[in-house]
Amino acid sequence: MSTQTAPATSAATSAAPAIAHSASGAPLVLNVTDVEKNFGGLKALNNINLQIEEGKTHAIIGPNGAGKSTLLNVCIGRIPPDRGVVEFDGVPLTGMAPHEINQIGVVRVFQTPEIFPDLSLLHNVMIPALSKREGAFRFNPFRSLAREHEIRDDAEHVLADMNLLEKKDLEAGNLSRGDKRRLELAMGLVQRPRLLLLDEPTAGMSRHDTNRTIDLLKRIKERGMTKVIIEHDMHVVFSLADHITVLAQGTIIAEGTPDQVRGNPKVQEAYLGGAHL
Ligand SMILES: Nc1ncnc2c1ncn2[C@@H]1O[C@H](COP(=O)(O)OP(=O)(O)OP(=O)(O)O)[C@@H](O)[C@H]1O
Repeated sequence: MSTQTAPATSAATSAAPAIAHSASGAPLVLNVTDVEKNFGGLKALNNINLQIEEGKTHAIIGPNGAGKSTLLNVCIGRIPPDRGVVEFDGVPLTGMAPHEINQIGVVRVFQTPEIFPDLSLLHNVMIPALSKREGAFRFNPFRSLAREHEIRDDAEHVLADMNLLEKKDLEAGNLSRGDKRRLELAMGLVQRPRLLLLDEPTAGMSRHDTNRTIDLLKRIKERGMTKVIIEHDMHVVFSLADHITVLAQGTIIAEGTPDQVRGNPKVQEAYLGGAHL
């Protein structure tokens, strides 16, 4: 996917960040250019170029140790790249702290749910909603009751979306693994992210739970939210992805639509040792 930068059209827009566009003209929410990351002598990421188009679901796949998590961590500011640039909506993320990157609209949902086990589901979802509204990660004890009602309504709405509303008063620590993952997804969605990064959203789930989660993610997709998914389960990848990037040993070996990637012999070889996807 080649890119071009949109020209500024007036004095008013010239101050705004120049958002790059894909060859097809779609705005790029995330534009990763020439990223490299070494751990000692190991090249975990080498010459990575990645463009995530607005509204698309983009899957990053690859065998264990390919560099998928490292790439995601570079995108959310947890790992600084040794070289290259990551731009979000035209803004370089270099030097920004993870919470600042979160605050401008990049939300990551982790493989191991990061929830508050002693709090109810409702309070778990209200906390990130509050953090977002207050513009910082702290509670304001003097906020108005009206705002609290609004945030509670928002949280309940998202819990309903995740089929968790009837459990809203339960302690989160008592949930099944699948429900914990969906709770964490709700905690991400309530922040209304511009870009949602999902790290193996169905890992460890039963087939039934996986299919429920696929349906929920499809519903989010219909609303046009841009998503990046790291996933090992090909059923999930091919059910959700518009575009797939394949990493192996820190480099991109293939990318394209699911059909293009599925039929790519390099992918068959590197990803599954010659097995068919
Ligand atoms: N903090 C670190 N220090 C040293 N090496 C690391 C570090 N993080 C990752 N690595 C190495 O970098 C390579 C890429 O790891 P990464 O976790 O990004 O792969 P992955 O594709 O996410 O793998 P998996 O699918 O198993 O989670 C691996 O060889 C890993 O051992």
